[in-house]
Amino acid sequence: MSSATIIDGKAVAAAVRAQVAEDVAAYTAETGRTPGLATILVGDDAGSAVYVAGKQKACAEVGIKGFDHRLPADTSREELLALIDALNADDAVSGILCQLPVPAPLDGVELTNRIDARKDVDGLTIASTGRLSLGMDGLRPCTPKGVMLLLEHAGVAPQGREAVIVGRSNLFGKPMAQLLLAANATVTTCHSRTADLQAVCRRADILIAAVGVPHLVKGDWVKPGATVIDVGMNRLESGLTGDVDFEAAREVASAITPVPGGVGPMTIACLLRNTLTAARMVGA
Ligand SMILES: Nc1nc(=O)c2c([nH]1)NC[C@@H]1CN(c3ccc(C(=O)N[C@@H](CCC(=O)O)C(=O)O)cc3)C=[N+]21
Repeated sequence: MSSATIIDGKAVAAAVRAQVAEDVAAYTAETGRTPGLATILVGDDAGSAVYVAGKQKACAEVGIKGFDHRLPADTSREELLALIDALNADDAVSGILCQLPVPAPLDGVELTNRIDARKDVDGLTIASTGRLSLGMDGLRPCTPKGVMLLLEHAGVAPQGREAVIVGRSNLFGKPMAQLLLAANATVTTCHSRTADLQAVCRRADILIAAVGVPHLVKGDWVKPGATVIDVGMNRLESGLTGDVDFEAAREVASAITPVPGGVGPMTIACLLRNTLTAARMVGA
């Protein structure tokens, strides 16, 4: 039985982080400034707290100053908008990230859009989204960008390939489709109302799952020889698991990402890269 190459996101991310650390040191030596990343976490969701802690730790390791803002779940909209305004005006802050989702009745889209576009290290503001859609340069969302880097590392060129994305979120599915389209793939975005999801997935040369349903993608949903990218982060009692039935899919695919150790670490590496890019744009 054949078995796919496992794409080692942890190793690729470590290489990206090492390069960012070098570039941050050069930037600091040249300008006398230290890039800074402000994270905003509202509420006490355990999963979100783990992600934000991971982002702050990664900043420290590459010489980026972290500003860790944690607020109670009942923080008002006005208070959060005022915090974002203050961070927008703060010269020590190069990048700002509002961890999503935010608790109801807060509006994550509204809060994200208060972030100065030059400091939008998540690439999720209307301006960044529009720039991506129009083919202009700009800050790109970290997880889709991380997937593009993994494909490149695995030697998978999207041009002319059938790419299928399962999931249409603003955070991932939509920007992923835009990046693959810009790289000349033929892109299909699937979702909960897609008729015959399995048949569409089986067309994919590049199959990307990002819906948050554990093991949704079965082995027989995978076209033989396809590249399978698992963006799922499902916390089960048995541990962290993706949206792909990994053991079955690896027998059919030619390359596949694991969870954990696949896309997740790339998200953080790209966030660090974006923070340095933002620092150059805002001069902070
Ligand atoms: N404004 C915003 N920006 C985000 O980038 C954002 C967000 N909101 N909300 C939630 C998602 C999720 N996300 C992850 C980042 C790293 C890992 C990661 O490092 N995962 C490790 C495992 C970590 C663990 O053990 O829990 C891995 O896959 O190997 C996972 C998920 C960023 N997100």
